[in-house]
Amino acid sequence: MQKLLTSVQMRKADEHAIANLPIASIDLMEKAARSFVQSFLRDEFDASKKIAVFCGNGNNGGDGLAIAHLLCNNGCENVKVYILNFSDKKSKDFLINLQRLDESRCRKTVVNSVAELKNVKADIIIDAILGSGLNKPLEGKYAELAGYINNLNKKVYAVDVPTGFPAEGKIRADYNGVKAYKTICFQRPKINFFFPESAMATETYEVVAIGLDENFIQKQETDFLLTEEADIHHILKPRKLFSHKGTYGHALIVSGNTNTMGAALLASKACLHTGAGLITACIPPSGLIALNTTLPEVMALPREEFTRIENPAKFQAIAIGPGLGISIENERLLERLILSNQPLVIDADALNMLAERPDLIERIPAKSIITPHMKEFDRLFGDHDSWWDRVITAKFQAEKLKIVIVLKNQFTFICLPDGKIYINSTGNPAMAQGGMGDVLTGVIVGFLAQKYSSEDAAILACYLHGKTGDELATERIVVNAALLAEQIAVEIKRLA
Ligand SMILES: NC(=O)C1=CN([C@@H]2O[C@H](COP(=O)(O)OP(=O)(O)OC[C@H]3O[C@@H](n4cnc5c(N)ncnc54)[C@H](OP(=O)(O)O)[C@@H]3O)[C@@H](O)[C@H]2O)[C@@H](O)CC1
Ligand SMILES: Nc1ncnc2c1ncn2[C@@H]1O[C@H](COP(=O)(O)OP(=O)(O)O)[C@@H](O)[C@H]1O
Repeated sequence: MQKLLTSVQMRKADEHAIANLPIASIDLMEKAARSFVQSFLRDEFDASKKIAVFCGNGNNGGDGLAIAHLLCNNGCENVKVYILNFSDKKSKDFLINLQRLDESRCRKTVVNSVAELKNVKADIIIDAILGSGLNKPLEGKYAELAGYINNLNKKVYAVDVPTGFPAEGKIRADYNGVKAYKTICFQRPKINFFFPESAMATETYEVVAIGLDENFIQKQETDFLLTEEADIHHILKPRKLFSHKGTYGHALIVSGNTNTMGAALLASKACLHTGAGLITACIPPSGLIALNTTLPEVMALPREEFTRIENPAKFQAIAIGPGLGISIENERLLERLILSNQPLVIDADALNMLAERPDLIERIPAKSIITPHMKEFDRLFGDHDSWWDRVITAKFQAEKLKIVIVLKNQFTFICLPDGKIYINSTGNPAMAQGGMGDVLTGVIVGFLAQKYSSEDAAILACYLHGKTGDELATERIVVNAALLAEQIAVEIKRLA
């Protein structure tokens, strides 16, 4: 798992590298510039394109100067550097690189105001104005410049972070910084790249290594962690010789209604392909034929029967919610399950019913997993006007209620009872179709039945769900939920 650091912590990692590795500050900047240029030239190999490099006065600007120098030396014929004389405070390495640039044949001009920028002719812009040193919102000349660059409507590559974009913390809805096509950032992605608002600042990003000490970075205290394939490989347990269906647990999925039986089928199918030993779908009688014809391995339990006689404790894992529908009976059933004090997976309509019952939210059994998307989350815990605030609330509630909160999105945030936030980086827009969340619930309950901890079940399920979607999306524009559910077993096999 990769630790994601704040700007202050990243600066410490820079300082640590300078103090402990045989590398001087200016050489670290040169290394960062080289890594940037390597990645940039992979995308933009036409040496005749006009490139305008905008440089501020701090280390981000210093990077920009070194980048311009390297581009000139690498055969780019039309590089022009705009040095923004907006601050008297120039960093030491900025000044060293300015001198190096002065001694080169790179074309440059010093700009004191945006009004002086009349004739910028560029196919590509490199934004090295402000980086992770941003410490207040953009205003005055900087805001004007960002607006000017955006209005040029050119392809913008940002160095480390787009000017005006906070690397962590709340992103303003009225973002007024540079809008980049791509950000090439150093050593680690910025925490805020995983928040949906970052789409206002950069269409995509790439992380390039600059030789910082990985051991040092991984030792830092942080709440934000990025799940990696190696973690999944480490957590997954292979199926054992002499094992039988009892070894892999019995999952119960309380789901489906007259018009939403599909949700029950999708969740059950996903659970089946995740490897639970036995699966029972607790469904309305109207869904019986559909279940028996499409998923013969899954047992059916009519809903009223469960309400009357079944003992929840006989199941190793229980999920409630997909396509359930909202009714007094279903609310009673939810209440009964919650009061049984067995950990649950709570999704969809079960979350919507919970939103109306704050008394029950407080009693969600410890180690349960709730899987809200943004709207379900806000119904449960109040409206939020930014994703940063939403994730901070999720972290708080996960700690308070001692549950796992899977806050779903392009990048899903998995908030654990110990306050850690695992960011899931798999998944893609081909998965944006109804039923995908039902599949995720099925996968989670499938892992819980197999006795994975709630934390591991949530981390595994989100990663594999997204990864399966990524594999399937290489060949199709959209990945439907039923196909993904079936393919989960293949991805688990690949990573176990
Ligand atoms: N060895 C290293 O450290 C390496 C660093 N690297 C590079 O350094 C970058 C960070 O550089 P940095 O810390 O110098 O800050 P940077 O972003 O250039 O800002 C400069 C100054 O601007 C100011 N300022 C802030 N907000 C403002 C605003 N809204 N409006 C106006 N002014 C504002 C603020 O000054 P202040 O306001 O405090 O006087 C700030 O100090 C990082 O992104 C990466 O590119 C790489 O080379 C790898 C090695
Ligand atoms: N653009 C996307 N990138 C990655 N994952 C996505 C994307 N769109 C949807 N998903 C995933 O699909 C699931 C959708 O869940 P949800 O909204 O509850 O769907 P439904 O209610 O239709 O089953 C989530 O796990 C989410 O992470």
